[in-house]
Amino acid sequence: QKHGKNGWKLPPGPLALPIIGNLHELGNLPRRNLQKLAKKYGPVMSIRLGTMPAIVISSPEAASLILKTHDTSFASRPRLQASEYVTFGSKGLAFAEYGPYWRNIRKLSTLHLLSASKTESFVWLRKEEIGSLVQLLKLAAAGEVVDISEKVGEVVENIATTMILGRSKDDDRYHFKEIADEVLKIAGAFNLADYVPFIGVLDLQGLSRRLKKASKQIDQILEKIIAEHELDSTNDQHRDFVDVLLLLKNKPLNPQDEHVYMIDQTNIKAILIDLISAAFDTSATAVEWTISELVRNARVMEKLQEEVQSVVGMERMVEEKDLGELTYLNMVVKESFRLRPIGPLLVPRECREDITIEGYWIPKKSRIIVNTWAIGHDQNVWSNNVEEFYPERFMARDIDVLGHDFDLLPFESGRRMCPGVQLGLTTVRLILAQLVHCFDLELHPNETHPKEIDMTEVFGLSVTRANHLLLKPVYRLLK
Ligand code: HEM
Repeated sequence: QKHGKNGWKLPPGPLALPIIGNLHELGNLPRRNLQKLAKKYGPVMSIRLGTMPAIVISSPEAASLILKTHDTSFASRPRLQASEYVTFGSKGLAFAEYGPYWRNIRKLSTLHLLSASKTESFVWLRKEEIGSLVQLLKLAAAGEVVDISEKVGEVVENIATTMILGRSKDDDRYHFKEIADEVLKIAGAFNLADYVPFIGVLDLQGLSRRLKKASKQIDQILEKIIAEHELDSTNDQHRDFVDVLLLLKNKPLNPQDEHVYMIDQTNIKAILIDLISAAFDTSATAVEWTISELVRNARVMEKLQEEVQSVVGMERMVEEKDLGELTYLNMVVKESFRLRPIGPLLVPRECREDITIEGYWIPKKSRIIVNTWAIGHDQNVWSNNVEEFYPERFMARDIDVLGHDFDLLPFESGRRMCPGVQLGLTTVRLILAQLVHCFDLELHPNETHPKEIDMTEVFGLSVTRANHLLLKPVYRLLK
C-alpha cells in the first residue's frame, strides 16, 4: 500500500519484490547498501523488509525529526524473534514495547545501576580490573604477542558482571561473553522469521535453532545465579543489582500505574540478560576498534600518548579523575564512533501510530532504521576526508555524544537513548588511556605495516572485528 489517509504518499524508495521486498538488496554490509540506495532516494527512504514496511533515515536533519521532534511516536521496538527467545518474550528493557512497563524497568535500572553516581561508585572496580590487565600485559611485555581483544573483553565482562551480578563466591564469572556475542549477532541479522513469517518457520538461516540453544544456556546460568543470591539474601552489606531486583520481586513496580506491573522470576532473568548483553560487547568493541585505528595511525597514537604523559607523567598509571583533562582522548573516541560506529544501524525502533512527516506518510508498525554509519560517512556533514581517522576534526566542532548533536549518534538520542552512556564512556576512555599510557603497542610480527592490520568486520546489532586484535605490548612507564 503506497498511500495513507488523505492521499499522503510513502517516502520514496526502491521497488520491492513480492514476498521478500528489498531484503535481497541488503547484502553482507547492509549499512553500505542502504547508504547507496539513500543517495538515490533521499534521507527519508521507504523500503520493505519482507512483508514489513521500513523507513531508513540517513541524514542528521531526518534523524532529528524522528528522534527528537516526533520521538514519542517512534519510541517503541519491533518484536524480534531474537528478543522473544532471549529475553523471555521481550520482558527486558532494550526490546520492551514503549509504555509503563518499559518506563518502570528503565527507571529502576538507571537508579540502581546506571546513574552517574552509581557509575562513580564503581571507580574501585574499574581500577582493580584495568590494573590487573596492565599487570598481565606487563608480564607479557618481554616480547610476547597478546590477544588484546580477548583481554579487553575479559576486563569489560568482569566489570559488567560484578556490577550487575556481584562477585561469585567461587570466582566463576559465569562466562557470558560468548553467549552475549552470539545473541547480538543474531539480533542484528535480518532474520526471515521477523520479516516473512511463513518462510521464517522453515528456519532457512538456522537462526531459530541457535536462539533456542542460547536461550536455554542463558536460562540455566541465570537460574543458578538467582538461586545463589536467594540463599545469600541475609547479607545486605554488598547489595548488587540482582539483590535489588529480588527485593522488588512480586511487588508492584509502581502502584500509581493504571495497570500495575509486578516483576517475577522471568522478568528478573530478562532484565539481567538484557543489561549484560548491552554492556559487554559495546564497550569492548569500541576499545578494540579505537586501538586498531590508533595502531594504524601512528601520528594520532603519538599525539595521544604525549597528551596522557603531559597530564599524568611517566611515574604513575592513569586515574579516573585524569580523564576530564584528556581532551585529545575525547576527540579520538568521538572519531572512532564516527568512523566505526558500534551500532551502525542502531537498535530498530517501531512507529507507534500512522504519522505524516515532511509530507510523507509513515504507517503504524513501520520499522525505523537510522543509518548512523551513513551520516558519519557523509561528506556534506563532515568533509571530503570522511574515510580518514582524523580526530582533529572535532577541534573546530563542539559536538557531544549525548544525543544533542544529530551528526554523531553513538548512543542515539531521545527516550530510548542508551542509559549506559556514562558507564560505557568511562570504561572505554579509561581502558584506552591506560593501555596507550602504559604500553607501546607494536604490530604482530606477521604484519609488516600498520595499514596491514586486518579490519574485517562481522555484522550484528553491533559490528565487531572478525578476527582478534593481536599486538605486542612494550611497557613504557618508569615505575
Ligand atoms: C560504548 C558503549 C555503548 C554504546 C556505543 C551503546 C550504544 C547503544 C545504542 C546505540 C542503543 C540504542 C538506543 C536507541 O535505540 O535509541 C543502546 C541502547 C541501550 N544500551 Fe547501550 N551502549 C553502550 C554501553 C552500554 C552499557 C555499558 C550499558 C549498561 C548496561 C548499556 C545499556 C543499554 C540499554 C539497556 C539499552 C536499551 C535502552 C532502551 O531501549 O530503553 N549500553 N546502547
